[in-house]
Amino acid sequence: MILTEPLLEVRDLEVTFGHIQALRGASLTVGKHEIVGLVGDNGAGKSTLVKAISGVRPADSGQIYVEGAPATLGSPAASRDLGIEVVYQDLALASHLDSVENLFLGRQLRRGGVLRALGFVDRAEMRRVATETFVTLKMTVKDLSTPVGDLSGGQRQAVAVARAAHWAERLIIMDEPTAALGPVQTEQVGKMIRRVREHGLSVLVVSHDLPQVLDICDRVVVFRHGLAVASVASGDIGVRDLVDLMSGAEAADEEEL
Ligand SMILES: Nc1ncnc2c1ncn2[C@@H]1O[C@H](COP(=O)(O)OP(=O)(O)OP(=O)(O)O)[C@@H](O)[C@H]1O
Repeated sequence: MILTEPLLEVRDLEVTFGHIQALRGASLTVGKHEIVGLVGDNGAGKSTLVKAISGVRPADSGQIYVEGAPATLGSPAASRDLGIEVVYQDLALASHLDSVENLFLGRQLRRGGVLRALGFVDRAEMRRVATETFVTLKMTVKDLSTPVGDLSGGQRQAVAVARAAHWAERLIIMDEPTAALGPVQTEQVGKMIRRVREHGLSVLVVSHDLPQVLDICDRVVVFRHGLAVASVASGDIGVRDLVDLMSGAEAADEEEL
């Protein structure tokens, strides 16, 4: 059961680490403009799935389709080229650089003409684009020139989400987006995720915060022992039932995933 046309389809992924089968034929679909929560107990295979989709640790077998076309996500660059960006739990920001520099980390805009040949970075244009991105996403970053290491956890999260939203053309994957945040900042991240979707992207949110997942996601996929065991519209399930599905206390819901 998906609510919109498929954007990302993952079919029968298997990943083995020595004797451990982290993914045992895992399947999952994210629709266009859909916010999907991915939940599961520790060791269920969520991070392994994210690494397979982001090209960090490609799956041993299985298929991935992006807008219906077979995708070979053999490296992070291949995944990014298909419009997929990941916001990692540690945010992967350079703390000594400011918000603008972090937005363009490793992907600076270069000046035109002779200056381009000399490798000059176009700071004015980067600042303009960064400001536009923050305004579009209604994110208030106090001072774009402050090193991000001096910003609050919520502000840093905003910078990381803005960077992903700026570069992603199709899908943002968020790994535990609110694990280190207080309740107010957690709510703000939820609003950011919805705004990202309003701007045409899909979002896959990996989280242990089940109330938040139910609050912000359209649909929740439950992983257990390396497999998706349920896919449920958020409005149709509560925290208690999700926990039961995660732990295997209830029979798995074998709907189309
Ligand atoms: N690099 C690795 N080497 C060996 N085993 C690994 C490796 N990465 C993951 N695993 C194992 O694969 C299984 C799935 O791990 P994974 O990190 O994907 O689970 P998870 O659902 O993300 O868990 P958590 O919620 O704790 O982050 C676990 O048994 C884990 O110990």
